[in-house]
Formats: sequence, structure tokens, C-alpha cells
Amino acid sequence: MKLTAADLATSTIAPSIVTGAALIAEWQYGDHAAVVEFLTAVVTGKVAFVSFAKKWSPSLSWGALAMAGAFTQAGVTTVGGAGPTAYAWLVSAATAVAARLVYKHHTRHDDVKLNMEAVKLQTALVGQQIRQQQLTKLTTPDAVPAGPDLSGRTVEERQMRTAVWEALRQELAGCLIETTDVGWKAVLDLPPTLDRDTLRSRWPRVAGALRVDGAFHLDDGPLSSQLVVNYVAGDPLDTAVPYESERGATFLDPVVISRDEFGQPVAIEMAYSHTLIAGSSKFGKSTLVRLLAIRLAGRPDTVLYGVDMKPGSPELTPMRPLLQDLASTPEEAHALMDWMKAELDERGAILADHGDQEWIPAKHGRPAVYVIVDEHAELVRQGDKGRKKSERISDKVESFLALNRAYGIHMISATQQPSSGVFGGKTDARGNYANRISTRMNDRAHAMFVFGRASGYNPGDLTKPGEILVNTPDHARPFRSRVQWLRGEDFRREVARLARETAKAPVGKRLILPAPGSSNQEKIRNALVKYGNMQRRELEQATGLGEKQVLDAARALRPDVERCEDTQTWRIVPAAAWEAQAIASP
Ligand SMILES: Nc1ncnc2c1ncn2[C@@H]1O[C@H](COP(=O)(O)OP(=O)(O)OP(=O)(O)O)[C@@H](O)[C@H]1O
Repeated sequence: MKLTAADLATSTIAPSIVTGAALIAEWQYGDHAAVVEFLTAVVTGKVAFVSFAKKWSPSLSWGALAMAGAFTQAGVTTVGGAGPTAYAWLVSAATAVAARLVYKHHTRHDDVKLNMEAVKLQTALVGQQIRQQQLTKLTTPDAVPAGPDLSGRTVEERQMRTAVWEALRQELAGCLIETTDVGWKAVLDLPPTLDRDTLRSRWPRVAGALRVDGAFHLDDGPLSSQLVVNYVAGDPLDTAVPYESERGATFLDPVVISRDEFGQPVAIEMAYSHTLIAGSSKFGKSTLVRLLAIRLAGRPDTVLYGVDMKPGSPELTPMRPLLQDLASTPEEAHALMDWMKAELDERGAILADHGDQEWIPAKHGRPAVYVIVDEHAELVRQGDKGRKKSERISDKVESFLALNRAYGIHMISATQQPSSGVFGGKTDARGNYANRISTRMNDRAHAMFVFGRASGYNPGDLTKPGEILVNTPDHARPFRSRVQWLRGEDFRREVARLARETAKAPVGKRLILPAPGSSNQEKIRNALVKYGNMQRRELEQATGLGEKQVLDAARALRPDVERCEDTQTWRIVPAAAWEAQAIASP
């Protein structure tokens, strides 16, 4: 570090002025000037000392100290003559030069520091501006910055990536879209910052950003970071679903009834479950009942019974060949329920012998039974009428629903009027139907009765015949599907085919309902016409006659009626028409 001429000049100017002023003061005022100078030096020295000690303003402290120095020097100059004057001048000048040098040493890096400080300030300012800009973009609703990479192999893929970005500010790691028969299917690879459940719950926003009309169905992908989106354009349930013949091997097989919006078949488990079918008139309830009857009748280990109390039994008579029997009067309905109760007891004993919990036809030797009731409200109305409380059909039905499932005996109840009144005034009866299906149903109270508080089940929103909502243990969330349309001609053809193949329940193990007739012989004849061949015990049951009356009437009918020793049954001659269906009890 060097002293410049300017440094030397400024360092010597102050001592020279003070020294010069002091010499003039001595020449003018002599010792008085020296006294004043010393007093002034003492006072300013004291001020400097105090202000340093009490941390007053630095300029006051340093200024007072400088004054004290200057007046000390002036005093020395005034009293001391030429020698001390020169000496004081030299000391002052040297002190000033030294102070100058110290100052220059301490301030040698100040420029660099200043520059660095300026750069820092500038960087902070730029950062501040960037943050401000981002904040403005995020809080401006329509400003959608392009995602980092929203491109895809196709226009659809780019649209999907853009929609996810617009809705959630998330960039998909991958997106593959393929077209399907009904729309398209996308496999979305989610970034680590987005999980499947979050995307599911926010899907309506993504769907809104895609701006398409149609339905979405979301499934888990094979990887935990994948979500599969099925999109269906328009409403695929607009067109009727054709009937497809299907043959289940056992009653344990699920029954396919309809097709969902994604073209997938919908099947329900009917083994060990009662089924409730509700719906307003003209929306396909009967068609569904017929479809179920056809499906079940085709299973070799299954038998069907029917209850149709409307005059003439219009719904179930066309499927009469598939039914073991059809109850169409209150008496027959009671007999059916009583027979089911007796059958239940027998099956209970068989299960206990085997140590089993559930009925398996192949193992326990008797078929699964389905009792189809159309219309359930009519059964309850007529079956309860004029009877004592303990003999009401609604109580029998309720105990049937509560007990029979595990014994392989099931009920399929179809009704237009699902209400607690129809189910014996007790809502619990409804709870025994594990499978509940509804076609369109306007009445909200009825809908509530069928689906309870299960959310989203609004059968009033269904618009087309055959369109249904299904609530079963396997289908716990609402989704629309359309029942296969079994047209009249298909139904008749299938009934004829199945009638040829369906075996009647074994003699001795079947339900025998009362046979009408004005004389004993007429009753016997009618019973044999209806049931083919019958044991004596069965004839007693059908006619309400005693053993001797049955034998007398049967013998009187000879030769039209004969007894077959092999099977120990009575039958009408010729027997060819029914023999094929009549299976002797083991
Ligand atoms: N699955 C279906 N797909 C398309 N159309 C159907 C379907 N089921 C029924 N339909 C149409 O709806 C009409 C009424 O059907 P269905 O007789 O089964 O209704 P319902 O509700 O039982 O009426 P009701 O109680 O008055 O007898 C049928 O004639 C047919 O035209």
C-alpha cells in the first residue's frame, strides 16, 4: 500500500494550520492563548473520554478527541518555542499519516465487498420476481401452463395427459390408450406423487377436463401404480342385449342375467341365497323371471316350483312344464309352504347325519329347490286373508326365508309392490334376500325398501325395459346393466326343449298338492293325470282320502288305472306319456 501526494498533503495540512494558528495566537496573546488552548484541550479530552465511555455518537467521540489533540499541539506550540513546535508538528503529521495508512489498509477490500453485496441484492431481486410470477400464474384460473411433458403417441394420449395436468397439476409417468368396441381403454402410469385412490376420488375433474360425453369405469391396474380407465362413448345400453342359451352344470354355478355398460356379462350367485326382483309394470320384470327359470331348469340338480296367485296364473303357466308344481290358490300355497317345512326338517336330519353345514345335491341325494313367486304381494294378500295369525302365509314365508337357504331351498320373489306390508309387516323379511334386483321403479319408498340405505341405488333413473340395478354380496356398488332379452318365441322354444330334458322330482320325494274332483274316483284320476305315477301315500295326500278309500277308488278305475309292482305306484294306462319323467324313488 502506497502513500500518495494527496495523502501526504491532507495529513500535513491540519497540523500546519493548527501550528500556524497557534504561532499567531502566541504572537498576539502570549501566555493567555496557551492557557485557553490547554483548557480547551482538557475540556475536549474530557468530552471525548466521556462520549467513548458512554458509547455516544462515534462522530462526537472522534471529533472531540481530534480537537483535544489539536489544542494540545497548539498549546505546546504556544509555550514551547520553535523546537517543541516543530516536534509537535512532526508528531501530529506522523500520526495523521499513520492514521491514513491504517485507514487505507482497512478499506482496501471495500470495493470488492460492495460489488459482492450488489450482486447478492440483485440475485435476491431476480428470485423475488420469479416467485411473484409463479404465484400470479397459479392464482389466475384460466392460465394453464403446459406440463413438462404432455406429449403422447396419439392425440388421445396427449388429451389424457393434458386433462390430468389441468385437473391435478400432475404429470403422468405413462399413458397407453387402445380403442375398444364401445370406446377406449387407457392404462395410466401414475407418478410417485399421485396414488390410485386420489386419482379415483378426483376423477370427475379429470373427466370434466377431457370434455367427452360418456361413462368411465376405473379399475386397478396390474401394478400398484397403474389405473385402468374404461371409457364408453354414448349409452351402450340403448340397444337390447340378445338372449344367449347357457347351461350351468350345477346349481352352484352363477347365473348370467345381463350385460353391463362395458359389454361385460353380469352373473349372480343364486345358490344359498334368496332373490328379490322388483320393478314397475312393463319394464321387464317378467322377462327376467322367465330367464332365471330357464337358466335354473337347465341344471340337472335343480327343481323348480311356482306360486302365481293371479287369476289364471298368467305369468307362470307358460313355464308349467319346467315346474314340479304350480300353486295358484291359497290352499295350494299353504300346502307348498307346509311341504317345504317338512322337507326342511328332513334335510336338516340328513345334514346332521353327514355332519355338514350346507346342502350339496350330489352328496345329500335331493335336488336344490327354487320356489318362484310371482306376484309376492298377491301371495301374502290371499294367503293371509281370513286366517288366524298363527296360520298366515306371511309368517310361513318369513320363516321359509329365514331358515331354508343352507338346506338348498330358495325363494325367488317378484313384486311390483316391495313394501313392508307385502313382507308381513316386517322389514326384516326383506333383509333375508341376499340378491336384490330392480327394473325401473318410480316409487322412492319402494326403492328404499329394496335397497335400504345402500347409496346410489336409484331405480327411478332407469329408463329402458330390461335395464336393472343389482345389489348382491358380489355387486355392492350400483351399476346399470341390461337383462338379456328373452323374446316370447325364444322362451317357448327353450321351455319345450327343457321340458323334454327335465326330470321330475323322484316319486316319494315330491310335493303333492290337493287334486280337485267331486267323487273319490275323479280325485284319483285327476291326481294321476297331474303327477304321472303315484304311491298310495301320495294319493292319500292329493285326495285327502284314507287308505281304504284310495285303494277302492283306484281299483274301481281299472283297467284305465293299474298298479306297477316294480315301483309300487299307481298309474294311468297307457303310461308312455309320463313314464319317461317318472323316476322311482330309490
Ligand atoms: N331385457 C329386455 N330388453 C329389451 N326389451 C325388453 C326386455 N325385457 C322386456 N322388454 C320389453 O318390455 C316389455 C315388457 O316386459 P315384461 O312383460 O317383462 O315387463 P313387466 O315389468 O313384467 O311388465 P308386467 O308386470 O306388466 O307384466 C316387453 O314386451 C319387451 O318389449
